[in-house]
Amino acid sequence: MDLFNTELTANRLPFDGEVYYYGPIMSIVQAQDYYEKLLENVEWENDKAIIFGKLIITKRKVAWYGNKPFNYTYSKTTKSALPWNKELLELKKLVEQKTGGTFNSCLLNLYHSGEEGMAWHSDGEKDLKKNGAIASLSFGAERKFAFKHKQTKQNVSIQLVKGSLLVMKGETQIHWLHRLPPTKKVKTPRINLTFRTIEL
Ligand SMILES: O=C(O)CCC(=O)C(=O)O
Ligand SMILES: [Fe+2]
Repeated sequence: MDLFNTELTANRLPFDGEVYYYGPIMSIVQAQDYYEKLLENVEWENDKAIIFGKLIITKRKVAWYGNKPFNYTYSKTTKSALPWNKELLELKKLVEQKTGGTFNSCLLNLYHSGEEGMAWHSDGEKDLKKNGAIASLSFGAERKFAFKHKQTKQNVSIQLVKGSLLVMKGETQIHWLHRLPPTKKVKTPRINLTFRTIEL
């Protein structure tokens, strides 16, 4: 466990959950290098979701990797996890060092520009470990990430810089929604990796 880092990182949520923003956990040069390698070496696909009974193909691209070919059901569509590649294994180890936790899978998102985002949701899928930590690494364009409390509607937002780590844990997914708001200001791509624990 990286006590030094953890102790200097305050919980960003006022109640009902825990969100820790570590800031960059690697150099800008390393973050740029990972960004390029992930763009190239990840098997990106357009995401399919069934919303109000209609099949929607999103502009945002996604990928799903894991220790085993876990099936992951997300917006009523199912994907089977691919085996880790070199960069993803390195990043998984780095995130495990920083957080003191372990993860067995990763959902990746590629947003081509600020016009692509992700709507309000929480990551409470049934195969995800209950109240397990979700560790989110960001590369490429800096974007705002927002939380909204399900009852009080209170908002918290965090600017996610390249090479940065954000961890959501405890009851965060029960009480808070999160989203990546679209923005006209950002013209370049962002890659996000969310490391998770699947329990079958
Ligand atoms: O792109 C992000 O920062 C968050 C993505 C997210 O919330 C998710 O994949 O569940
Ligand atoms: Fe999420």
